[in-house]
Amino acid sequence: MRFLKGHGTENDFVILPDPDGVVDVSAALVAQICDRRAGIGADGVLRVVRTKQSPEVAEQASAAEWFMDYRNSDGSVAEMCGNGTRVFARYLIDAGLENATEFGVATRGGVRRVRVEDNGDIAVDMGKPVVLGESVAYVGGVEYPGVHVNVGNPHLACAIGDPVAQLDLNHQPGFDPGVYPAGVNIELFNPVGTSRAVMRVFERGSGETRSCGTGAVATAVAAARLSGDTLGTWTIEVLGGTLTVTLDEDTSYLAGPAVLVARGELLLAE
Ligand SMILES: N[C@@H](CCC[C@H](N)C(=O)O)C(=O)O
Repeated sequence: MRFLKGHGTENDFVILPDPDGVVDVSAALVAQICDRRAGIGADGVLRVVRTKQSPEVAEQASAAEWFMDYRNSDGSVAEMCGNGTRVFARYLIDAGLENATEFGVATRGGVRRVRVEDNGDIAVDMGKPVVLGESVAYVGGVEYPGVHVNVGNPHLACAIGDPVAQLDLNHQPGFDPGVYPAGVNIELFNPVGTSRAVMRVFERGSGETRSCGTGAVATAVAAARLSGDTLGTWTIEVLGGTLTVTLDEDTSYLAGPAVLVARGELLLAE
């Protein structure tokens, strides 16, 4: 099977082109591919399938020719991946599968419109984030209150007083399973002024990653609430680079670099 490797602010993905939807990507195979020693190594897998060949999203086929079948590195399925959508778009353009500067991508969370910006970055319309209340995360025995935000997938974005650089995110942070029965992506951030935040993230199904697009949107929402606002443009600094999040009245946008770094032949099999 052919594969490519790409990343968006170092949130890295193995891309598996499967236009006719014939490849059975089991959780075990995904975990093997994402293994950083025994596999290629990645935070997740993006299978590229024609939307009309994908029964679970076939109703999106009129708005998006290609379905991003996203899997976390442990093989679990997620509804949405912001950086994944941007890297997926980069692949479609590079492979000549999309020629316009704006097009739709089908995801389990619905169609997302992507746009190639003048500087080459890729922006994605992430939809309107939904604030569902508040909850708490526990890291290293410390309780951090945060905002429960749904960006297609579940997030808990916590502004913290301690520098995020000092956190030990080698272990799963605690959270309330009553609030998040299907697990949660946890962002810990330091607001810097009125339009910038420094963020780290522990992703559901992948552990600590160097960036998370949906997490950046959730962080912008939580940071904006703290500054007494709900709209505006936020710079979110992550371990792997810088993302820009714009919160509009009706939707939100995530922008940043998305690059392909390798292509090859996958020899792994179950
Ligand atoms: N890294 C992604 C989010 C991937 C999915 C997440 N781990 C989940 O299980 O919801 C992003 O860039 O948004």
